[in-house]
Amino acid sequence: MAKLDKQALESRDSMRTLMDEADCLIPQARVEQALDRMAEAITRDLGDKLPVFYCVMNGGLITTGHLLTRLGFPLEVDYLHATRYRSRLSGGELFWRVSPEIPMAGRHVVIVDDILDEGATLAAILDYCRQARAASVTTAVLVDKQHERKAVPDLSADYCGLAVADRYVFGFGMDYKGYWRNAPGIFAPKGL
Ligand SMILES: O=P(O)(O)OC[C@H]1O[C@H](OP(=O)(O)OP(=O)(O)O)[C@H](O)[C@@H]1O
Ligand SMILES: Nc1nc2[nH]cnc2c(=O)[nH]1
Repeated sequence: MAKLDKQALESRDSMRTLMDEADCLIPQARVEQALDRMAEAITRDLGDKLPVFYCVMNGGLITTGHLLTRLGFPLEVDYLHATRYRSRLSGGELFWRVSPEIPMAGRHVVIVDDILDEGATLAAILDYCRQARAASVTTAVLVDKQHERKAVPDLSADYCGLAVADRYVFGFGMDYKGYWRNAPGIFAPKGL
């Protein structure tokens, strides 16, 4: 097996240290409970509407997977990829990498993402869904970061699992510089 080069070794070691020292803000058990509550509410509201769920890649991947297995009704799944952080710690212009494939017109659309932070991503996706003439659009995010910097005042998701402190968080789909989307809970780097 090929050996890791010097840069890869440094990344591996610094990412291990980051995780070792990180603060666990929300352990996995609490994340799972939040997902249960979200699934219950979504089932109540959309269970007979044959909705289409759109995962916002990449961050929404883990939340979408965990949520979907809790939903016992017929639905379709698609994804879109819009990113404005691109492995950095602050957001820039929204870049659409992949548009959805299943047409939204006349459908009950559910957008699933990991985090609502400043909300520019969700606001742009909502505009897209409205222009695509969805019959209804609802939004589900695992965490809503608590601060006063929302792109649209009072922007919130229809289904939100947990509130999270105003720190850069990772885990459960959210990355730190591209790594640790696989961390089983919600974490923040020490001192950040
Ligand atoms: O509310 P906002 O401030 O707009 O930020 C939220 C968005 O940021 C993250 O995506 P990111 O741009 O990091 O892309 P990724 O999902 O591929 O990591 C996250 O998955 C949300 O989609
Ligand atoms: N990983 C990660 N992505 C984000 N996108 C917007 N805010 C955040 C955050 O706190 N963490």
